[in-house]
Amino acid sequence: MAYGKELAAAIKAASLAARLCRKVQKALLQSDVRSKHGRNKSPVTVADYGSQALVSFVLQQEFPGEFSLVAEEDSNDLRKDGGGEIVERITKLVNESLTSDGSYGVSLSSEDVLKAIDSGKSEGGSQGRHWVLDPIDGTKGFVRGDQYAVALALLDRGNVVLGVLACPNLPLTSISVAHPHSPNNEVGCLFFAEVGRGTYMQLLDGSSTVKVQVSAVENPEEASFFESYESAHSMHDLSSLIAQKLGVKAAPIRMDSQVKYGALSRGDGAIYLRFPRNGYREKIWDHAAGSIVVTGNTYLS
Ligand SMILES: Nc1ncnc2c1ncn2[C@@H]1O[C@H](COP(=O)(O)OS(=O)(=O)O)[C@@H](OP(=O)(O)O)[C@H]1O
Ligand SMILES: [Mg+2]
Repeated sequence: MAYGKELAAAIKAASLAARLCRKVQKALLQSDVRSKHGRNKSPVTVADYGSQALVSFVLQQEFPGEFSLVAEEDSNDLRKDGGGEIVERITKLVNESLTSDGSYGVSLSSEDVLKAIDSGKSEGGSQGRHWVLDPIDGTKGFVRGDQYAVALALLDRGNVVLGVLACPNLPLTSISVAHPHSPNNEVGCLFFAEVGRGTYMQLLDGSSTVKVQVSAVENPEEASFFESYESAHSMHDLSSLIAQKLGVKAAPIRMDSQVKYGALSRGDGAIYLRFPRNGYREKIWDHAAGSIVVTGNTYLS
């Protein structure tokens, strides 16, 4: 089955969300508010909610009546006393993004935005179709000014059938151990994959689409590997040991979030090693988009 309409909608939704996140991250880096704590006041929170509201709104516009979205946020905290100011900021950002796109010709009220956020409360399941969204994957990277992704996927009867990863800070050209954050390199990529149809990368503005391929390197001595930037998220000591046993010579490329899957899908490195520490809980659906972006070339329907 082809999912062309769904893919186009997902690309549009994730691109708009990425645009909003970019704006918030830029403002965040210029201000002195970097804390992830005190969630209600945090700029990260504004971007998280804004990204979810936009994706939810766009998907509902494109697929009225047949909509199920599993996503991280709900409006409970926003509806509490004192939440008004942040809701206004989110609403303004959402409307600015929609206006810049121009396709819907609407201005959302705060209540519309809260309702859009709450449309992400679906529990999913093995029947029917369900969108899954991580509105900002890699919030620590986002706060640091580094990598993060908007990760959106569609599940059909329990199978991941398409995925979109918007990576606003990923350089367009291959990153390497030597230049993981090359300052002169233009950044902002979007990866998309549909089951059985391969993986593609384009600029965040939708131009310059190219098909990408995972690395063809088979000899670990010539391979490089990705791992989390945060040692609290994945055991660097263990990956270093395994890389050594495999014969990998290159130093690890450390990056936040599912951006690693995008970089893997275009062959920037050949291996992704991830060993969460005890007690670190990861939800399987969270990386649906990343997984199909990497397997898109080989996965058959
Ligand atoms: N199911 C699953 N499988 C593999 N990896 C997963 C999964 N769920 C979350 N993640 C990764 O966990 C990291 C946590 O990102 P978050 O944004 O949720 O939290 S954080 O604020 O950055 O700590 C972030 O990656 P790292 O930045 O590499 O640690 C996510 O990409
Ligand atoms: Mg997350």
